[in-house]
Amino acid sequence: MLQAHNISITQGGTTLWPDLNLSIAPTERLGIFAPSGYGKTTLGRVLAGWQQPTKGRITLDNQPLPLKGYCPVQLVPQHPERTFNPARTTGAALYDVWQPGNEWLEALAIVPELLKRYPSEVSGGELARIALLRALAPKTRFLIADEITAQLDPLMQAQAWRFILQQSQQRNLGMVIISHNNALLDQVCTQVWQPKP
Ligand SMILES: Nc1ncnc2c1ncn2[C@@H]1O[C@H](COP(=O)(O)OP(=O)(O)OP(=O)(O)O)[C@@H](O)[C@H]1O
Repeated sequence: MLQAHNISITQGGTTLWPDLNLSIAPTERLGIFAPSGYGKTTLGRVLAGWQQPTKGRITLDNQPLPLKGYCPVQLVPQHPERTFNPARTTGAALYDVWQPGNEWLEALAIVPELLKRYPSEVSGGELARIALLRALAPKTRFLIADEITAQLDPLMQAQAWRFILQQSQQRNLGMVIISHNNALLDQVCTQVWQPKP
């Protein structure tokens, strides 16, 4: 179970998510739909341990997230280009984490050639799929997906989500899915949270 215990995040002079409590089971996919600037990306970062909450704590099975080694809560960020080392190939960045076989590459339409290139030499959608594949390492137990398919064309979006849902269901991969696409959230989530107007 991934949990936020009474967290608040103060940044930019505002308190985001005041006193938020959240519990996500491995069988759940929680959608988050809120206006721009509400704090969705920040919440995703906090849930994955990329940023500390100002108050409260995040736990995985009642333990703090590990400070060292692989974190079983993985964030696929809205802008993966900011998180890849520009001096290393996309393949090096992927294989540092795990060694997916060809069937994984095919499922996300990643041509092996792309893995020999640097992040600046692949398209935004290609890099988004490589970032997703990297985060789907077998040790990942919760996936925080921040607008991960916004850069894909509709057919590729559908293919990627079919694959992600299959993964989520087969291996009990709990998810938090952040999106401005209400229809998508209704299709892929087990529940959707949105602030009251
Ligand atoms: N590093 C930062 N320092 C100060 N304020 C920040 C920082 N990053 C984000 N903010 C502010 O925090 C608030 C929440 O930002 P966040 O990116 O989490 O919102 P969001 O709901 O994901 O927005 P969008 O839908 O536009 O991506 C915004 O008001 C933003 O300006």
